Amino acid sequence: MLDLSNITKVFNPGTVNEKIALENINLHVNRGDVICIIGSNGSGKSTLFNIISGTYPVTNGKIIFDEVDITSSPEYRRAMTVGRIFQDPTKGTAANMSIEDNMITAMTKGMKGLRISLNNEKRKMFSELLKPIGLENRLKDNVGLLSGGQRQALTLLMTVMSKPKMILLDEHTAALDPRNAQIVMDLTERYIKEYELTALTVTHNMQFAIDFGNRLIMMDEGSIILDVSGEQKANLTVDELVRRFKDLRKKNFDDDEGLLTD
Ligand SMILES: Nc1ncnc2c1ncn2[C@@H]1O[C@H](COP(=O)(O)OP(=O)(O)OP(=O)(O)O)[C@@H](O)[C@H]1O
Repeated sequence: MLDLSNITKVFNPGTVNEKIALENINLHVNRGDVICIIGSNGSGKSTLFNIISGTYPVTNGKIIFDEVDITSSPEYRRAMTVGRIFQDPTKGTAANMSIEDNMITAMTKGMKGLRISLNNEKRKMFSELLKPIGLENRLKDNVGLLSGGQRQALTLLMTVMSKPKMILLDEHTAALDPRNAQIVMDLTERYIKEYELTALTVTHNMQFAIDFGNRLIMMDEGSIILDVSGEQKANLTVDELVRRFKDLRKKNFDDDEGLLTD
């Protein structure tokens, strides 16, 4: 589904602030893969997402999505097939618009821009979709009135309504309290199954990375240093992951500095 070949991203090239954020990344994502990405701060996880979603151009390399070369395709076009959810629950929804207006916008995006109007039939459908979030009776409320957890759950729902083929989850539960984080995570799992999504999720929680999805990728200093799936992943433990991180990472540190854990 997605092929990244020899991807390098250099910020501020040729200056004293030059930073190689991604170095020769090769990654093949299969349709239906649910991948957890872990790695220390600054290892390139968000940059990888920014490259896939087209927020930043690559310095070198090629991006193929469903056999189409999208290396130069702009972010707005990629947003038709790649949905992204950020840590900040206020991103992804419009605070001063009602829930139903936000939802019709997401639906329009899913119908590839075809104009559709809000009517009672749509409201009924939205109500049904909002039931798992407990917002079925609040269609006319402005999104700004919602709690962080409710808003992130709505963002998730709107993202899947826009019918992406792939979703990028950038620590999307990290800003929520544990209860809401769990609710949003359960919803995430449900939608991934229901809408047969391919998903990449960045997390700092190693146990979660072991338990969630079918594949785990570890990054360090702009490189992928571990890529495990199936039984290999299922048999991992947090201790084993820390050990492998220490063995595989480019620089040696005296302690693990809480680099992977929350
Ligand atoms: N727009 C930018 N301009 C310059 N440097 C950048 C930019 N974005 C990221 N970087 C640098 O690239 C490197 C990788 O950053 P990135 O945000 O991808 O790391 P990360 O793994 O997502 O980190 P974290 O876990 O802290 O969010 C870092 O050294 C960062 O400072």
